[in-house]
Amino acid sequence: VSASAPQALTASASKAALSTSQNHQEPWCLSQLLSMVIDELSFSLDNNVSGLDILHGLLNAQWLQSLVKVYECLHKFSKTRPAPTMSQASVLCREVRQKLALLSAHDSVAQKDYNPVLAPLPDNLPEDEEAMRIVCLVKNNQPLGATIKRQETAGSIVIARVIHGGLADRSGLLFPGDQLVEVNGTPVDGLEPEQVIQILVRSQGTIMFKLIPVSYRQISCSQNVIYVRAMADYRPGEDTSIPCVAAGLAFKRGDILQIVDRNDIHWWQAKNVSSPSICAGLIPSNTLLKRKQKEFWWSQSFPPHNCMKSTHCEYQQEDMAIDEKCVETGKVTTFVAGFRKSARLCRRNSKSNQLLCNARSPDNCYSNSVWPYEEVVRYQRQANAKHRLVILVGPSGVGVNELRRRLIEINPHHFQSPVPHTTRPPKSHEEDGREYHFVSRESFEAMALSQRFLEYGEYKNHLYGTSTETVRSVLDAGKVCVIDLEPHRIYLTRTKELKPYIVFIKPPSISRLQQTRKYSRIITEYYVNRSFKDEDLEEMEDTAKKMEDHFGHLFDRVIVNDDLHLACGHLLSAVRQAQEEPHWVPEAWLCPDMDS
Ligand SMILES: Nc1ncnc2c1ncn2[C@@H]1O[C@H](COP(=O)(O)OP(=O)(O)OP(=O)(O)O)[C@@H](O)[C@H]1O
Repeated sequence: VSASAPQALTASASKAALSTSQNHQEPWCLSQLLSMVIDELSFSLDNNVSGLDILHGLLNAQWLQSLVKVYECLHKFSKTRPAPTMSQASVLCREVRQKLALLSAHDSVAQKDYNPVLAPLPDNLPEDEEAMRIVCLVKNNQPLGATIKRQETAGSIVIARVIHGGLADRSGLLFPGDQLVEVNGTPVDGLEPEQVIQILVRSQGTIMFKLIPVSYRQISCSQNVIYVRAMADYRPGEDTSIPCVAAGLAFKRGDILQIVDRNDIHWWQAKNVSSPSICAGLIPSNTLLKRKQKEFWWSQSFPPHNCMKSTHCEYQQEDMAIDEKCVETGKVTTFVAGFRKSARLCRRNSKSNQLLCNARSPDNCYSNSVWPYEEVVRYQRQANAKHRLVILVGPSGVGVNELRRRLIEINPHHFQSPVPHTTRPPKSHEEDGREYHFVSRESFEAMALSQRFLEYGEYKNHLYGTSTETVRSVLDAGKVCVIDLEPHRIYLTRTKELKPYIVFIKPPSISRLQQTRKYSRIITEYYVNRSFKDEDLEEMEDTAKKMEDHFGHLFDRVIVNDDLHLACGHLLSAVRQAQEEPHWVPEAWLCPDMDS
């Protein structure tokens, strides 16, 4: 910079300083000074003073200007500290909120119209009016929420039930057992219940009942509320025995129902937890539904069932490559057991059996031995408790094993499959207790007889099975035990000890299967490792549907195996939720004295 530039700058700066000291006014703003200097520089630039363009560019930079502005603001506020309006501004907000609530309560009361006006009480009240109760209800387009019946002995018409949360219940004026004397001035003596219903149906607005109150009133106790899992479907519209179809509650297998009233041995009152409503609905009681199931069961002709059979199969196929898999985890090599193809194949052949596991099977939810409602409670595993057994279920080829394998690979120290038992001799590279527990046929059969296998079968004259003990040992080691199982075997695992969490692996649509399984391989009964054909995909879809139809109520989670990575992510999060979040489980699992 040439000598003349500093002179020019000094002149402007001193001009500013002079102005400040003379006037004793506000000091010049830094930004004013800056713009003045820039003006001076521009002037010098016009005179081609060398090097000044750099300084000009620097001082003109946006960031410098912004910094100067920030500095000035801070400077200004450090001098004149604004005084707070009040020390607790949030108190003001609370006060305003309270006032607003009061005003809105005022408006609600002010706008409420209490119409329709209730009918006046009749003048000609009978002499024994003490024993009578006059009740006026306004229908308001909603059902009355009560049913009536003829009392068998006295022949009088009484209130049979009052639906929880319904109009009659909310009025607190009608009770089961109250005897109807008049409805809207019409005596009911001699009328059939249906005729009384017709009077009620025709009534608009206010309905007046004259009743003789029941002498002993059943007090419904909220502690009696229980939750159940429906093990059967129910459609009130198709049930001719229901006292009032409109009051019925439809449900599907697997739904969780809150039972609010079990006073009647035949008809309970319930709400569906997944679609809560104010008003309860009528459902058949456990015994009544069971009876209906039996009647239905005997009225159907079923093919003989195979469920009682073990999953034995005679497999006349050439030996197949053993699908062994080692997982490298740092320096440790972990053998992932339970993926032997032979063990799976002996089961695979029985797949036709599994789905024919029809309504007469004792394992099946339709069976005689299973109640249509299972009492359930919310259960969340304590951090120090054993993990819940994770069971993967799905049609053959859908990717159950692929997903299970991937899950274990994510963290083999945390997830593990049990080591299967077999009667086949060990191969040279195999170790007892690593790939398999090698046992004699006698020992195996003894174990099977004493129900120690969750599942077993035969392949090429050798038996293969997964024992409860091996599952237990994985859980005892503090790991998450992951197994895959044929769906009809789930019932064996539903114990207090194992508390299984069941994940159904569902195939995507056929078109997505065609796309995603283009390069995947399937092992069939006749061919080793060939590509999927359209028939395989159709069969997979068909089997999946049957599995869902028959066992869907037992599935805690359904994962569609479309994109493999996504499905694996979903599985990982499902397994985590199973261990860490609350779920509905059978009440018996938490019952201290009923260990299974
Ligand atoms: N989402 C997916 N996308 C593409 N290929 C998949 C997917 N899931 C699984 N596969 C592949 O499909 C084939 C069959 O999978 P897998 O062996 O896991 O079936 P499975 O359900 O265990 O049936 P099975 O017990 O009869 O063997 C494998 O080649 C697997 O890699």
